[in-house]
Amino acid sequence: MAADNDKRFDGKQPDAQDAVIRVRGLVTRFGPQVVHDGLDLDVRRGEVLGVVGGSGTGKSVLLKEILGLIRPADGRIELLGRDTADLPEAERVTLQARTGVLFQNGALFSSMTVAENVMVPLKEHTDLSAALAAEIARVKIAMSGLPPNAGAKFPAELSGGMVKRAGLARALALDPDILFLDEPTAGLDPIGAAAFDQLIRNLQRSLGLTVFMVTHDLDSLTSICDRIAVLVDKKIRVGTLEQHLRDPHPWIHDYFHGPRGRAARHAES
Ligand SMILES: Nc1ncnc2c1ncn2[C@@H]1O[C@H](COP(=O)(O)OP(=O)(O)OP(=O)(O)O)[C@@H](O)[C@H]1O
Repeated sequence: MAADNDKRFDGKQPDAQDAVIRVRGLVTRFGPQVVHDGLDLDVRRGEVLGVVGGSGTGKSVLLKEILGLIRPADGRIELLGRDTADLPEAERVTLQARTGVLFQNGALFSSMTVAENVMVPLKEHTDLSAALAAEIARVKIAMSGLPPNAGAKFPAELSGGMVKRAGLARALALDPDILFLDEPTAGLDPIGAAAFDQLIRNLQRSLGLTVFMVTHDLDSLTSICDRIAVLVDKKIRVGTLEQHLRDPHPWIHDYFHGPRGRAARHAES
């Protein structure tokens, strides 16, 4: 990772607790509907941040705004020290290459094999030979816990869990700094979900990734997240599980103290 890319606008080098994502005063509107209103968020380098909130509170939209796929009405978003608004195209592409995204349904190209899917970002962002790209794809597929023969399969031939792992392999293709996950365990059975959580945790530790994970899965929150960001009242409250358990806000209290929250904590302990 080039140190220069990590310089913030004030020229200071970040420390271990430095934010790789910094959101300030974010306002999101769709017509008359206000989704976010003055939202602030720091995501620290090397943490797994779980993002939760009721349906329609704007979790997926926030993820897309950080990735530059949706433009907010107001506010500032810094990704790896760069203000994402009005970035020159070359810098936008460089920044994009430092992030990996696993969308909810895997978002694989159905007409390509798993290996070809994993090679897409390599072809877009590098000049690697076809042989080297294929070798990197093979490594990423193995890292994601898929058997070697999965590379030659088409998405339609895979189980739901395998599709997620193939999407993960593609998200890791370019050795990103930050991994974005949108509902990674949705649709998986509890055992498959727990295995996927552990895979994320292991990869995060071994690769030094920062993980931004939108989830409804209380087990994921209790087992692998360092901190949890809760979207309530059009803003975000970030804290550890213990801190949220003490928060009297009605939605946060019901969410973490409800039967499913208690069951997830019980399973973890
Ligand atoms: N492109 C769009 N145009 C208009 N409204 C949108 C658009 N994208 C999202 N919205 C609205 O913004 C709100 C937040 O959507 P978002 O998908 O981020 O919710 P979410 O918190 O991820 O919900 P869920 O947990 O149900 O997936 C919703 O009310 C949604 O209808």
